Amino acid sequence: MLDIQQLTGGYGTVPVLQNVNFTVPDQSIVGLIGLNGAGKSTTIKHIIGLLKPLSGKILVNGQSLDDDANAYHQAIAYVPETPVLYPELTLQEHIDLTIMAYDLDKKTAWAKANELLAKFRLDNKLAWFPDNFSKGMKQKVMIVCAFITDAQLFIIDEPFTGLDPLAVHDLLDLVQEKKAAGASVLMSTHILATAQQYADEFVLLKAGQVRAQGDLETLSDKFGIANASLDDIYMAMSEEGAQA
Ligand SMILES: Nc1ncnc2c1ncn2[C@@H]1O[C@H](COP(=O)(O)OP(=O)(O)OP(=O)(O)O)[C@@H](O)[C@H]1O
Repeated sequence: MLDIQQLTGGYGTVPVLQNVNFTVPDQSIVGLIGLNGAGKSTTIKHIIGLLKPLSGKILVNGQSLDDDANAYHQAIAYVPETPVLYPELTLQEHIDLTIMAYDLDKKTAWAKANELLAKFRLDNKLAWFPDNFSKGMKQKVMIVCAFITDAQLFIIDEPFTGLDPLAVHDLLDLVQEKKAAGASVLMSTHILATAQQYADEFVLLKAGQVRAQGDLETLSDKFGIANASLDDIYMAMSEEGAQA
């Protein structure tokens, strides 16, 4: 479970996020939704420990980064929007590095990796350098590395752009498998129809603050729109911004 309490933070002393509170319960998929510049990436950078909060707390299974940095990092698997790969490492070495970083059992992890590599049609590329792959292939490498871990929290930043439709489908299957196994999943996306279909709840971020959190029914009530789609709610939230 991810629990964000009164998080104020950003870059240097400029607080982009103000008193952000939300949770991603076990066994659930939460969509992180908001306009460009609302603070989605900044929130994710705080969760993975790239930025330090000015105030507030971020707990993953009750532990903060300061309690035990290694355990905190091992509890999180992150698939960034822009793949981050090591130019000097082969695909095989990226997987070996993940196994080391997450202290995984080598045999079990490689069995999972081989299954995922075949799914994403990368199984004949183990000796290649992913730094030279296409953007979608690079994203698939990040997905394979994330999904061989036993992380309890999966953070996936804009998964639906850059991947081919087959890969999006396969990724969503993997996300649902992890959810069924008890993991928490936070997905940041602008693709509202897919988010509506797959996420259990949504966190609506607006100008660095949480405007609302809940399932579609709760959000429909909060925005006073009967049977609203996520798209309807998003539009209503944007219009509030225009009036403010
Ligand atoms: N490296 C940075 N230094 C200073 N300010 C930044 C930095 N990155 C982002 N910001 C600012 O923080 C605010 C939130 O940006 P953020 O990238 O978190 O938005 P986002 O919701 O992820 O947007 P998008 O949908 O465009 O990806 C913006 O005002 C942005 O200008």
